[in-house]
Amino acid sequence: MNSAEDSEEPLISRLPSPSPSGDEDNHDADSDSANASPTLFIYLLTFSAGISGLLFGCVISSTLVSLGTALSPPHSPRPLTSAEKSIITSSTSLFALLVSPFSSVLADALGRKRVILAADVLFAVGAVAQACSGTVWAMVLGRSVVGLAVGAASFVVPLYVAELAPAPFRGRLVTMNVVFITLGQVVAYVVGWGLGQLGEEGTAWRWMVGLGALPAVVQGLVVLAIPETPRFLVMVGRVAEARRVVEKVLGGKEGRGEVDATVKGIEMEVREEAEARRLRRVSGVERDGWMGSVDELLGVRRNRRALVIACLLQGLQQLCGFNSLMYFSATIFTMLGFPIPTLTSLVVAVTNFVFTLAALFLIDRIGRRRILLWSIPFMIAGLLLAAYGFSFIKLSSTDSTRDSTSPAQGAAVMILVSIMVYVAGYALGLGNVPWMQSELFALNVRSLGSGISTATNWGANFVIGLTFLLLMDALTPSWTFVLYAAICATGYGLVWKFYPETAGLSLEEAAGLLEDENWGVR
Ligand SMILES: O[C@H]1[C@H](O)[C@@H](O)[C@H](O)[C@@H](O)[C@H]1O
Repeated sequence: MNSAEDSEEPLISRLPSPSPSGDEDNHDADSDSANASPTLFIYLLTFSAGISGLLFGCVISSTLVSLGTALSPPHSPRPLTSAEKSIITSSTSLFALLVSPFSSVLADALGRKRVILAADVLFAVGAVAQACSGTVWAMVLGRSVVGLAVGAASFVVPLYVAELAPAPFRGRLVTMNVVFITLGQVVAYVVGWGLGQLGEEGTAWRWMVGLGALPAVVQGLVVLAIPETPRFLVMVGRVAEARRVVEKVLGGKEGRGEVDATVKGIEMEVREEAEARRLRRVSGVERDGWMGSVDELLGVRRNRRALVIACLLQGLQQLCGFNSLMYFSATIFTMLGFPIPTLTSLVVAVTNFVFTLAALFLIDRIGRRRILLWSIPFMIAGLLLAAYGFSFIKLSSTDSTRDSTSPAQGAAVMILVSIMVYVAGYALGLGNVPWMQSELFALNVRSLGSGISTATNWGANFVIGLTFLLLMDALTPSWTFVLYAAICATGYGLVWKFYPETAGLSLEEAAGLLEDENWGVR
């Protein structure tokens, strides 16, 4: 295009990008760049930001506490009804869904760091409110505040990491946040199981919930010391500061030229976007202020494509049904007659964690698109096998006891193994790739676009949490799993048709890919 863009070349040319067609030469080149390692500085930043993932994981598991009769009046103690449990669980996703698009506006106005800080404050307040709650509505209030925190953090942390990470490691570093989420889920299961052993009454659960405030406070303090992203700094005109951050991120391994090229590349994108926006405003195509960003997101072709792909991936991540297992696997394993269902369902969380760790090492070598196309078929196979296994078992989802026609043990084991295959496939691809969403968007709409696709994630999460047990009753477990398999198969087709490979590209290049007539998919 112009000389400024040429100056970005050295950075990009040393970071070979995998071909969507998957040819081997490119693959080897990817391995080379993926074998190099990020600087200690960027690891520290990713770890600091990842504490939010840990909190996210604990919150989303919702198995953290069994509340017993603690939220009913002392004179007429009773356990929670199913409706109360659903409201308590879904209030978190609902508030996360509502807040994510708005926190994106804040991330552009105040910076990525301040939104992480605000989320920490909300986490801490919500944790303490839950610990002190004496009624269902007080608990719902606490969970809603935590929902605001998790909604903001789940969008801003991957954005923060993606904007700081050098292109060859971006996938790995964003996936590190998902590793924290899945670790948080394992912790939540173990704690839930431990509390179950202690018995349901007493104040232990209050301590556990309240102590959730501690990591949030630690992260809040750490965040004060970490830098803003260079892309945000350039956007608000603090170029010298952006340069210092890029220098530290590249760790002096790269010459001055590389730092210059990176900062110039960002500056150029900011300038080009500002000019394009000015022209659209002059010609009356676009409004001022926040609505202007919405116009830009929906009115510019490449932005619209980015939004469709990001929402597709986030929707698919939830509609494939994975979190039904997170929320209800103990119920499922009770139905199947496993002796310690909470421990069996820990298998789901641990499989998810272990295969997310594997994804960490594979994602930049294999590429986002390719890893999805390889892993979704395993999810489909796992779901269909589980559906077949369920066809041997006659139980209603609300009946948590085994009936006289006790399920064939073989079928139960088969269901457990197929669920593990499904979870492994999920963790390798769909569990983490959608969180790379920010790399699809151009800088000026990156925050808003990521916020809206995060809201899609929480919206679909809300629907899945609310409908799983109803579907199990209405359709039978077998057909519910077939339905999820059909959703995965449709998702596979859409990914194949519309999702281009973005591994190894600079953020500016990745966003530019969608200018292509073929949606960047060759
Ligand atoms: O990326 C995460 C991860 O895969 C979790 O295991 C899942 O519970 C979340 O919904 C998802 O967003």
